[in-house]
Amino acid sequence: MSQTAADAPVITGDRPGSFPRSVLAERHPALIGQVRAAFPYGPAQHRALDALLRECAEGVIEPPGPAAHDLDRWREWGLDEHTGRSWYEVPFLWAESFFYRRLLEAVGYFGPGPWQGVDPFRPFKLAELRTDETAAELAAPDRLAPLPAEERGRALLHGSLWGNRADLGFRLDAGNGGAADGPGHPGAPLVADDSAALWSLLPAGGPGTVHLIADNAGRELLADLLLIDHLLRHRHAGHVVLYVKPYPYYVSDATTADVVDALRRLREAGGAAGAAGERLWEAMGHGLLDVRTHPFFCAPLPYADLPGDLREEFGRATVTVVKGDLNYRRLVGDRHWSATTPFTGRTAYFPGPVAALRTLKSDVAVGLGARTEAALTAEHGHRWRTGGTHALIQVRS
Ligand SMILES: O=P(O)(O)OC[C@H]1O[C@](O)(CO)[C@@H](O)[C@@H]1O
Repeated sequence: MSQTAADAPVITGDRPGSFPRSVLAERHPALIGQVRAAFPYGPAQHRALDALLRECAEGVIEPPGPAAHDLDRWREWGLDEHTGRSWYEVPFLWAESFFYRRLLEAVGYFGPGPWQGVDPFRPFKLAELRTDETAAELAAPDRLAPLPAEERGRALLHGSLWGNRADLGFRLDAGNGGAADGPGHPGAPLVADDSAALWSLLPAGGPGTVHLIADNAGRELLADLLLIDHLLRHRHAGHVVLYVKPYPYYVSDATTADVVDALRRLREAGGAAGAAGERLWEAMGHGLLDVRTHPFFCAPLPYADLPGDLREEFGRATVTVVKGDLNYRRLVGDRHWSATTPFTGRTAYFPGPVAALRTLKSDVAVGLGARTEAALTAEHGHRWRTGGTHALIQVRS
């Protein structure tokens, strides 16, 4: 069924028991506790974290201080409209984005002061680079090495897709054990699979430019980098631009510092992953792989509101690959769409070809066949949408 925004309600946390409500009421307070435990913060930070905790639990949205460096920007992004309202009644996307902005402010990230620029999520991201799962992922390219390039490409695309399951914010939710143990697993059938259309946009030997809007640091980013190396090495792209967040966001979202950590981890892995790390390091030196960022990547807005400079950049790409659940919500709009609403219609505004690679971790889904949706709901109830157990690749050429 096709649907317009007018008949698809914006997602909010107002309904007790709903997924967004659990994120706002449970996941955010848990995250404050984890960040507090990970650093020897001083009394000022503890007080600010206490205040944010109270505000999340029982209060209303407070604005940042009048001297905040980004007050004007947040005003443009809807601050005045949402201040004084309950966290639960404003758009979920807005509430989450603003929460991360406030958490960073509380720990002194925006400075000035000694905690300026200290990423409160860094210990979790670094720990993930040292897990057994990560080591296993870094050994995978050795096993793929004997395969024909095309098959390796397909495997690396799936690695990047399912890497999206390794998201630290998602794992904070105690109820999400299913993400690791549920019915979906890497290699499981996708709920939508336009990967053939994606590869047809990127013929080997083509001069294309791939833009990849990254999602999480750690394992997901390692898998993204291995895919990028494959695209460059086999000339599916002559140039890749990797877009990251300008500041820490949604716990594990990748920043430039995380790209550097991931490249270092790849290089020290040795074997085929290590060789990919060396090539990527050089590709950056030669401008074949660019890392870029933009304030819009931390904006509480849909991609339909892309600013002019990004619109122009994406318009020049052969394809823009949009990673992860949050980017998907922003790409199609964070609304209660009917799952059969066409993906092509929802992304028609995007300035060039666009591909979404995402495991399903929120209420939003479009572009599914009616039979697929019915079968998923019959088997899993609502959980297929939010459990991180299912994945999709959708393309609008
Ligand atoms: O890392 P991803 O794939 O963007 O997922 C982040 C996800 O976290 C949540 O915001 C909940 O915290 C999901 O709704 C969401 O979209």
